[in-house]
Amino acid sequence: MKLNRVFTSTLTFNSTTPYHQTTWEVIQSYVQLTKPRIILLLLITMVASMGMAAKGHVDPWLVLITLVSGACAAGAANTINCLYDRDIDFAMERTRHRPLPSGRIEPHDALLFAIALIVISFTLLAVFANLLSASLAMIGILVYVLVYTHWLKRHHSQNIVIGGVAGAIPPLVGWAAVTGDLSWAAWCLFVIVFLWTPPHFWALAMMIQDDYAKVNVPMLPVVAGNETTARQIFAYTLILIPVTLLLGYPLDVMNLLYPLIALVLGGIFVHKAWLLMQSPSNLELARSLFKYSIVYMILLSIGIVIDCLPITYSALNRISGIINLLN
Ligand code: HEM
Ligand SMILES: CC(C)=CCC/C(C)=C/CC/C(C)=C/COP(=O)(O)OP(=O)(O)O
Repeated sequence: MKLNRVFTSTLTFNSTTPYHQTTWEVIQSYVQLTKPRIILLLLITMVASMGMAAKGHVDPWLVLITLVSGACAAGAANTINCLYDRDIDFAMERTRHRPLPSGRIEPHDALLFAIALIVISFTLLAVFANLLSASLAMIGILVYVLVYTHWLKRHHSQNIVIGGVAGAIPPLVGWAAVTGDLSWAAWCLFVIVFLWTPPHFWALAMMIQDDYAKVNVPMLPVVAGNETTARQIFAYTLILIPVTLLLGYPLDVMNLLYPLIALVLGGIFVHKAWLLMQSPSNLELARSLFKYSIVYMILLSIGIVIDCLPITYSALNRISGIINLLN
């Protein structure tokens, strides 16, 4: 497969249908092209990382700049992914109404849009944060577009394991924007998102494997079946729990609240993965695990932010003072 398929293609879908849209509909189509709900979760992990890096004393202006830049970088990556995959997106039920396969946006307009987003993202981060965070955002785009979308997605059943590196980069961007470097804690958050990605995605892939089989995308459930996939999902959720706890000990960047939250959330994740492993053909369990994976990442990130806030620190100190007095 050639990279120039982004510009020219012999696709059999309906991208040239004349289509009259109001300005509002055009704006909506461009927003849809960036896969906004996924960006939202990527940004939540980024904010958690910024809160942790700044120990709760984060500059709101820097947060705003980093959020806008992160949204632009992820939006550009998703737009190029939509451009590259518009042939299979047209063939799959879930994705055929996206702006490119349905002809609401022309491919060259999407490409210009992505380039503009990349320029905005790099410039904002380089000028208002630092070069490290700007470069990491660009690496995120490259990994997602070249490694995942071009190289692995259509060729390897472990596509999302390596491709998951891209989704795990936003916490590094957030940390680097605050501190100008990367510490063990930043890498720990990176590994958390990396390990979370296979359960998140394979649960969904189990539900829509017929679609993937139809377009010859070798997602694990298509290639190895539900039983193997459910076993691998379980293994990832199991490894995830101790890795989340590393932020408390030995990295010592979290207070007491976070380990409790991480344990409870992780316990539910493992339980759901266990149930799926017992009945791998039960797609309701897969759906429930996919939905929970999103809730898990949102709540874990919120837990990190709350744990980092100075008010939480002083409240915990007071509580331990009272406990000491009672003893
Ligand atoms: C290589 C890694 C990943 C793959 C292959 C993947 C794949 C997918 C797919 C195919 C969907 C369904 C989208 C739809 O319904 O159109 C989805 C949904 C979602 N993903 Fe991921 N994902 C990955 C990593 C991530 C990461 C790192 C995040 C954020 C931290 C994330 C957040 C979400 C969210 C929030 C949704 C729900 C979106 C919605 O309801 O439309 N994903 N993911
Ligand atoms: C720092 C930075 C900018 C990082 C980029 C991170 C990024 C955009 C991750 C996206 C991960 C994701 C949703 C993959 C789905 O692709 P897919 O092609 O399998 O999904 P689809 O079938 O819904 O199109």
